[in-house]
Amino acid sequence: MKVCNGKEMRQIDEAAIQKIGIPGIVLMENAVLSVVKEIKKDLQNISKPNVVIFCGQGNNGGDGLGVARHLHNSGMDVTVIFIGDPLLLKEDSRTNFNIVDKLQIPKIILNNESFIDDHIVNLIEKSDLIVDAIFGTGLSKPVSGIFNDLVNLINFYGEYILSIDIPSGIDSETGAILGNAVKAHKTVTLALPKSGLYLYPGTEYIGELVIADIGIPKEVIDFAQLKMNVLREEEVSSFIPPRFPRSNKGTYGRVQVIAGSKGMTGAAALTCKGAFKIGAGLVSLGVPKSINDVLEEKLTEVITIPIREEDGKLCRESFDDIKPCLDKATVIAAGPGIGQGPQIIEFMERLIKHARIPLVIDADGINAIAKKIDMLRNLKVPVVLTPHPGEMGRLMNKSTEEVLANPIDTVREFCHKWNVILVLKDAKTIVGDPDGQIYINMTGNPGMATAGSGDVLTGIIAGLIGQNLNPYKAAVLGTFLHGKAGDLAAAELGQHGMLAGDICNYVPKAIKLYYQSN
Ligand SMILES: NC(=O)C1=CN([C@@H]2O[C@H](COP(=O)(O)OP(=O)(O)OC[C@H]3O[C@@H](n4cnc5c(N)ncnc54)[C@H](O)[C@@H]3O)[C@@H](O)[C@H]2O)[C@@H](O)CC1
Ligand SMILES: [K+]
Repeated sequence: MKVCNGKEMRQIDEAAIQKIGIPGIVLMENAVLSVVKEIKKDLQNISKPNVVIFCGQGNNGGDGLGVARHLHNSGMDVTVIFIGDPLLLKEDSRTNFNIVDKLQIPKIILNNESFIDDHIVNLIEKSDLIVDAIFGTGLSKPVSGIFNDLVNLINFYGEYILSIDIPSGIDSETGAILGNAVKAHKTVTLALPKSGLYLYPGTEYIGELVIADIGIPKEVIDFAQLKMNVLREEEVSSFIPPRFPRSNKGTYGRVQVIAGSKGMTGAAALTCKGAFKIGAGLVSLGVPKSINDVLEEKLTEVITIPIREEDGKLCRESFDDIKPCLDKATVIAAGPGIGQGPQIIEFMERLIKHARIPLVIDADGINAIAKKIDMLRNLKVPVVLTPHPGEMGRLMNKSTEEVLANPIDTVREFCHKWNVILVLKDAKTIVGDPDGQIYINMTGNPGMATAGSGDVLTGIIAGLIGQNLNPYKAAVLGTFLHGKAGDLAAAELGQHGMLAGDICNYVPKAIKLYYQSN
């Protein structure tokens, strides 16, 4: 499903109005009717509901004014609190304001100098519903002054709060809270969901999300070539690589894992299991030779390849030992638990330079790249990197806070500059490709914040590439299914005690949920 930011939404609205000729007031009325439908559904058991509608002076306020008319017509007790200067209303919003005026729907007009008296507080306290139509996608600076005071009152006294388009105060693109924001129980977003509705911290303010069709033609949306997406449940099956009746283990790829070091055998084991549990045909593991026996014990189905090492870790020469295996493999998953140091950097540099098949790189593999970023120059194969925000920061010389302030732009910048696919792992993982395509992942839960969880993801993505999925799709689907496996594990075990191994064990069920064989 396509997702947009405020600027893209404005361009789409403009195109529908200017190029197709749908009047703005028609779009606004469609938006109004969608909101009214939700409200009537939510208030159906209350005989004469009290509704207070807060309207700003932009078109979001215009939506609120239209809603006031319909709710008034249906017999509800409506009060409009308008904040701003009615003379500054744009045409469509002014039309709705004038109608409210002529119908004599009770209204209070406030501006930044106004005093919020007890009457207003009482109205909010007594209300069955508060409609938040203060700011939408046009929010352009931090919420302050009387707006800040009203948001505090709404959040404190509001029994049930419905936001139109986006809770006022949330940046529609990044999900940042600009000063203060309404904490809604329900958000009816118009036409297309805005990325800020899915990203932290904004996503915690939206309550239930309803996406309302406001009559913008599909052609107009397609023409915009939006690049942000969310993978919806019903879209997942089309991503899943098929199983063929006439096939053998070679059909589903050979994943070459390079992982582990002394004391870090678990990372190697989880990566291999992740690859197998998502459906890889063969998994082989290159490990420092001193830990080979341990991994042979841990992993029944995996072929282990002991390779040269230095103090229990990979070294420059390790690459010569693993090189013949790379020729037989379909995809490489490298990095989990390999440790750090100059020899690891040399190993990773040789691996990236000589690889002729896609690479999925995580953890210490990423740390090595961060120390010598030039190894990403002139890539000859698709590379998927799966950093968490700290590792992302190291790759870009940014702080973790800077990465998290605008994760989508961060991912886009890095993917474009280095021609890689990125999976920025966080509570809302972002997957991006060099073309600027973005997926915001919707699965997963805090139980997945546990050691080894990322190793499983590396194995899953590599396992999907092994099954012939293109690396970007593999990163998107792998991230989704990893989160789904985590959700299944949490449903059974609870979030506190679930381990990476549990996530791994639910991967087969996660993929089974969506696979439709022909
Ligand atoms: N055709 C369209 O463009 C449609 C737009 N729609 C609505 O229009 C909204 C966007 O309308 P606008 O672009 O007018 O923007 P908004 O309604 O979000 O608000 C912009 C107004 O608020 C002021 N403002 C911004 N931040 C402020 C702050 N922190 N403190 C005080 N004032 C601030 C601006 O100066 C401007 O007057 C959407 O979110 C949606 O609700 C819908 O009616 C559907 C159709
Ligand atoms: K709003």
